[in-house]
This record gives sequence, structure tokens and C-alpha cells, in this order.
Amino acid sequence: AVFQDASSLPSDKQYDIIVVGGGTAGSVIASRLTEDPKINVLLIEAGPDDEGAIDLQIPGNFPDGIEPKYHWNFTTTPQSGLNDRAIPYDRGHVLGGSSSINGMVYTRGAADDYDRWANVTGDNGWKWNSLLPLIKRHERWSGAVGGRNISGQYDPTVHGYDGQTKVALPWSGPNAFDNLCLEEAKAGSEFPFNLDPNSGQPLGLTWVQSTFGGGERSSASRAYLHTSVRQRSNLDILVNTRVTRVLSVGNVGSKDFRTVEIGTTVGALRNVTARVEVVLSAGSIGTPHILLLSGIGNKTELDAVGVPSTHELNDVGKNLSDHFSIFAFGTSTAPDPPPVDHTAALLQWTQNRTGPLTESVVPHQLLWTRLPSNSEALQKYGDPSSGPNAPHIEIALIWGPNFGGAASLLTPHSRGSVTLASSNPFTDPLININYLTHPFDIEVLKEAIRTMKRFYSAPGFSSFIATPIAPDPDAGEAEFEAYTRNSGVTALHAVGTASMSARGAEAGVVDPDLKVKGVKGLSIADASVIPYAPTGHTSAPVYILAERASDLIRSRY
Ligand SMILES: Cc1cc2nc3c(=O)[nH]c(=O)nc-3n(C[C@H](O)[C@H](O)[C@H](O)COP(=O)(O)OP(=O)(O)OC[C@H]3O[C@@H](n4cnc5c(N)ncnc54)[C@H](O)[C@@H]3O)c2cc1C
Repeated sequence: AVFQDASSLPSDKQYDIIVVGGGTAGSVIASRLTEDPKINVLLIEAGPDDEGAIDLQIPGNFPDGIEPKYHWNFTTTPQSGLNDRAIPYDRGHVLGGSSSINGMVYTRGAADDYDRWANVTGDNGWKWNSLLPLIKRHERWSGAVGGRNISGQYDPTVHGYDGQTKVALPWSGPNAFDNLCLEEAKAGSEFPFNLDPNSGQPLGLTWVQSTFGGGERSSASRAYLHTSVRQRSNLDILVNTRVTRVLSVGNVGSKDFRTVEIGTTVGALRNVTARVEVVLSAGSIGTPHILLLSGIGNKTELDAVGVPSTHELNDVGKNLSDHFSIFAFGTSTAPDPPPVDHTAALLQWTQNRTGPLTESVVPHQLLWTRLPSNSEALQKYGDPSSGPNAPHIEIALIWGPNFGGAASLLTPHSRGSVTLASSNPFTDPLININYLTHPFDIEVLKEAIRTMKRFYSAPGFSSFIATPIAPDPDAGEAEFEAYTRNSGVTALHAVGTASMSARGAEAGVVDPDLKVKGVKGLSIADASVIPYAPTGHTSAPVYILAERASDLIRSRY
């Protein structure tokens, strides 16, 4: 059943597992665990239910067409690497979490990323090859809406067909600009065409794949918590309710954190205790926030805000890393693509779930590249990537009205943190991502623009380009740096604030089985446990991680 507020939750009911946060990972875990009728689950989500929320279902509503109540609307602290700009830092505040409001780009990243998870944790279950069956279990490949011919635009062998999350190619295309990009790649340029970005080998030019299907967004809640799952008698979903702390059962010294404190205001909080385990899936900001409020973190920092320490674990909230993007554009000689008539598009979407609103604003072609191996940045600062098949750079190739791209740094050296501003659980935490504070990071963005310049210097583009892309680091390095720091944007891909590490390792927050180090009854499964920024957008790695987390938790019974 779905309960709209904490007061309506039955007080006499016993839950085996309480999942905190009904977001991307939390929806997967609640759904998978309750496939076993013997496991009783309570899923608690701070935001509202997404049932019937049409604005969330229209892919073309991203990013501006989604109601404010579905966003957390965080802001970072002033970022020294961004000339002290404090920038908006959004997360989904609704069932489905960020998957209900995100840009839907579906990229698993490089196989090397997962193999590094296995290396740092000493658990081969995190290797790409071990995870492959779970990847296929989560995905339901959905082709392209409207049934256009998509052969040669993806590799059927790397997809899952019977899973939950719909993944598809865009409704439209290839357009004139797509064709120019594809012709260059297929002509054997420096940038080869890659049939599928999700094979574990993403380098090259690829068609974008997204988490939508049948013309609608496929969020974690729509995919994993659909009507028949919601009707399971062993699953209760409580929405509009914050978890403020996890508490030890019995005395504080027992460190058996199976109780959650819930509510909507400081004066009216109540406790619910799980019989077996509490799973935190509140995301890279929410999960460390709850842990720190509970006294699990660095004791000196907790003392400073008046939170009594219950378990010393220094890395909670640390190691925050994120992708960072800049835009560069030139002008083209070609007529602009026709503008979308929104009223007609909405009518088309409403009538038969086709048309321009079935795809997001994200462009059709993504280019994934590595820094040249002789690049000064690599020589000077070392290579933070997970391996030779992992890109440092993503360029989303954009057309209309100008042409150019969004260039993203995928492998930052900079690290930030989530810390407490106050012991009041309803005060936002301090989110300090420390963008571009390591010199490597801005060097990668310079190389990204140089890459874009080489891409657009192919003969096919010669009659298309009126003025070259700007800003250009080679036309003025200081101006480029100022532009990047003043106008660069977050990719909203935060990870790492409760990282997994090897069993027995002092660094890190969870063991390879996702149990919080040194305590009982408490585990974490969401983007916060991912130790390094993946070399792709983060929702696919979270789905994959959540599928394995579900198996790990079930295996503990
Ligand atoms: C605007 C935006 C665009 C993005 N675009 C893309 C993209 O195109 N492709 C891509 O792959 N990734 C994208 N991402 C990133 C991706 O969506 C996230 O990395 C991923 O969804 C995170 O999953 P999660 O389970 O860790 O957290 P979330 O999905 O954020 O789930 C956390 C859940 O916990 C709830 N919660 C938090 N605190 C509490 C609390 N105290 N009590 C109860 N509940 C709580 C939240 O409300 C939320 O529902 C985007 C993210 C955003 C915000």
C-alpha cells in the first residue's frame, strides 16, 4: 500500500527491511526484495508519489517542464574554482528520485570502471563480466518510438529485453547534422563510429540511448514500482516523509542501527524499527546527510555542530566527485532545424505517444574520447581514468540554432564533501563539490575543446561552418579559463560520499557487501557508494549497483 503521511502508517506492523529513499536505487531494491513474499519491506520517500504525474512522463519536459515540488533545489557552497559562484544542485524529490527528473541519457560507462570497483573492494562480484547478467536483468530494450529503422545504430547483443527499465534510441533522426557527424566517423577519422556506447567499450562516436520507451520516461518508480508491485501485500510505501536519523536499537553502544526516525517537522518525529536491516538509498547528498545527523562520521566535525558521535567513520561525506561541463558554439551556414511547435507536439504526444516530446533535449550524437597519451595533463598529474577503454571526455554534439557541443570532464581529480550546516535535520547540508580546484580538471576541458575543433575540421563540415567554435583555449588561455569558471555547469552526477572499499580498509564507508563498516543492521545502496566518477552518466551504474545490492541483501536471509 502507499501511505501519504507518517501518521497513517500502521503502528503495529513489523518490517524486515526499511529502505530509505524511493529514488533510483531505492525503487529497484524495494521491488526486487519484495519478489520474495517472505520479505516485508517499508520504503520511505521524502518527496511525493509520482502516480499520475504526467509532467514527469513526458521526456521532452526535461529540464524546464517539471514542477518545483519534485526538486530538492539544493545550492552548492561558493565554489572557489568557479570564482566563488554558488550553483544550483538539483536532485529528484519524488518517488523515482533523480530518475524521475533527469536527462535520461543511458550510459553504462566503461567496463574498466566496474573492474576498478572490483579492484578497490577486492570483490570480483563488482567486475563488469560478473555484473553483465544483472545489467541485462534491469534493461528492457525498446527500439525507437514510431518504429523508424534503427539497424546500424545499436548493437542488439549488448542489451537486455526482459528487464524493467526501458532504454531506446531517439524518435527522430538521422538529421542532416547527424549525417555529417556519422559520415566523418565512418570515413575512418580520428573519431571512429562505435555501434553501441553500452558494450563496456564506449570510445568513439555513438548514438545516444535514453531511459524512455513507448514515448514515455522510464523512471525507476515507473519501471520497478508499477501497479502490480505496489499491490504486493509485503510492500508498504510511505511518501512525503523524511528520515532524519538512524538510531541504535537498545543502548548506543550496541551500534545496531535498525531504527529510523521519521517525520516532517522537528517537533513531531517517530521511530520505526526494522527486524533485519535498514538500507540507505537517499543518494549522494541525502545518505551522508542522514549518517552525519545520526552521529556517524568524523567526530571533530560532528562536535562542531553539536551532534553526538555514535560511530566514528571519517570518510562519511568525503570523496565527493562530479562531472563538469562547458558549452562551445560556432555558427553554421545551414538553415536551422525547424523549431518545435510545442502545442502541436503536446497534442501528438497525448494522442499517440509519438513526436518531438518523446525525446529529450539531449542531442543524438555523443563523442567519447581520451586525452592524447602524450598530453601534458596526463604526464604532469597522472591518469585518473579507470583504464585504457575509459574516456576522459564526453562531447554532446549539438546543432540548432548554432552548432558545437557540451564538453564534459568525466575523470576529475578534484574532490569535495557533504557536511552538516546544522544539527537540524531540515536544514540543507553544505554541498561543496570543489569543482576545478585541481589543475588537471581545467586542462581536460581545454583538451575537450581542442578535440571538438579537430572533429569539426573534417572536410564534410567545411561548407557547413560559418564561424568556428568559441571559446578556444588556443586563442586566449586566460579568457578560456575565465569563461569556464564563470559559466561552466554541473552534470549533476555526484558520487562517492559513502564509498565502498575493501573489507578491513580504514578508508571508505561500506564494505564490498555494502554494509556500513563497524556497525550492524545498516547498509547503503545508491550513487554515494560509487568510489570514482563513472565515465558516463550515472543512472545506469546506479541501476546496476542496485540490482546487485538487492541480491546481496536477499542472500543475507
Ligand atoms: C536534473 C538531473 C539530470 C540528470 N541527468 C542524467 C542523465 O541524463 N543521465 C544519467 O544517467 N544521470 C543523470 N543524472 C544523475 C542520475 O539521475 C543520478 O546519479 C541517479 O539517479 C542517482 O540515483 P540515487 O538512487 O543515488 O539517488 P536518487 O535517485 O536521487 O534517489 C534518492 C532518493 O532519496 C530521497 N531522499 C533523500 N533524502 C531523504 C531522506 N532524508 N528521507 C527520505 N527520503 C530521502 C530523495 O527524495 C530521492 O527520491 C541527472 C540528475 C539530475 C538531478
